[in-house]
Amino acid sequence: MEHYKALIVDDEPDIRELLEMTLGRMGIDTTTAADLGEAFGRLRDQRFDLCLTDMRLPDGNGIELVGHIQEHHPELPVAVITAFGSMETAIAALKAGAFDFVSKPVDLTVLRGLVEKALKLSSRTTGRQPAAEQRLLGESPAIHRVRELIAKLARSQAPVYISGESGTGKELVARLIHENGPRADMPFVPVNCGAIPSELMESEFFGHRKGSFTGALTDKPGLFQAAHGGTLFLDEAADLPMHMQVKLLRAIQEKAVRPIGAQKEVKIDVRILSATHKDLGELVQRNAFRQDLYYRINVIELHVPSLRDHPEDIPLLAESILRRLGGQWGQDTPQLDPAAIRALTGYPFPGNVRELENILERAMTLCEGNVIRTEDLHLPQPSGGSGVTTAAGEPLPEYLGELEREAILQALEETRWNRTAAARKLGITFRALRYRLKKLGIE
Ligand SMILES: Nc1ncnc2c1ncn2[C@@H]1O[C@H](COP(=O)(O)OP(=O)(O)OP(=O)(O)O)[C@@H](O)[C@H]1O
Repeated sequence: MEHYKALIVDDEPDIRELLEMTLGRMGIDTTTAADLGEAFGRLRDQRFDLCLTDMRLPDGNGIELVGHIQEHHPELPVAVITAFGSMETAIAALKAGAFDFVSKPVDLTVLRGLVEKALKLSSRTTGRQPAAEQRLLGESPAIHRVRELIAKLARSQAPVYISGESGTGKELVARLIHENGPRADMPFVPVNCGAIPSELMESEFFGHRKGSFTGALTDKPGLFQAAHGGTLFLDEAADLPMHMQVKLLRAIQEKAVRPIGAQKEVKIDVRILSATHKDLGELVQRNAFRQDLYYRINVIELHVPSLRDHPEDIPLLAESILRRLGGQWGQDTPQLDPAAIRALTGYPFPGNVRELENILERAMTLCEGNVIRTEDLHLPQPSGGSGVTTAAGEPLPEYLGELEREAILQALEETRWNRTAAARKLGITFRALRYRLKKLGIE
């Protein structure tokens, strides 16, 4: 079988030798270059599956090589070796398109992990076609751009910050970045940072040892350990309390966590993706979010557009949602009549695709003859700016019921249907929420 081939670019013979030996033991053929000029020549003459380059080279720097590879060999994963503690350079390399970085002194276990991931990206191993098109639906230029970015970012190990309004598909985008990358066979662990009580956060993220606090009856691994080898998705990252922000930053920088009550740190290898519907940059300016953590998780930003910015996708999304719901309910796919389609495309969808899903689900229960008409959609009327619509002619109990339903649905959406967290948000007990959900026929 033909071996994988790696290009190693470093001006120090000792390091070149160490890298050659390590990769050689992994069954990889290596070619070396001592400077940029030599590297360009090798890239012209041979085909590689991976490139490892030092940052400082006699005739330039590693970022120039990353730029050259991005332009001429975009399929080739390139990782840079950075000086100890120079996080700025590592981030610059990731932004320029490096697949990953490793800092000096090179930890060989980390290096081997990096090489394995890079080789999974090689066209020789991935028979897998990106699944993104199948699931992030939409034919608008805006969604095409998001799909292109997903495909590109899936090939990198850089932390990505996914911005966008609530319900636009940020979690879906995070999943696709994971599923289309070299960590696809490992876990994708989503965590809603707003739904974990502040006092439990440390134990949730880092785990604990038996007996480390009252109630710690057994050893429990944290979310970082659960995501080892895979991806940790920090949803609603803006809701992380300050004390946790410091601890997370440390874990990300050190690539290690210490479970509560444990003597030793545990090495972890996770890719961090994060999202929030809030403006994280603005929170940083108001000192409500730590700038250093923002800088670490927002190496690359991917913005998911609001649905009203690509209304041309609404009919296609609606059809796919109805097909899915029809399948789940064991009935034929309901049809939307032309006026209903027009009404949907003209509606601003403050809750984006998730709101479209909710509206269609409700319409399905209301429609007759499996055809959804405008009146089945019950699209909220634009309010006069106060946020509360007057209920002309509606009896008080119905009106209050509708307000209650809206408040509950909003709390549920904000907590991604975590009922405990939603109850807390609403200032009622879990039991009271359960009672109201039943009464209002939600879920
Ligand atoms: N382009 C799309 N194609 C298909 N489904 C989509 C698309 N965008 C969003 N969805 C669906 O809309 C729903 C909401 O998406 P998701 O949970 O990813 O949003 P979100 O931005 O993470 O929301 P929040 O900010 O509230 O956490 C999901 O069911 C998701 O599958």
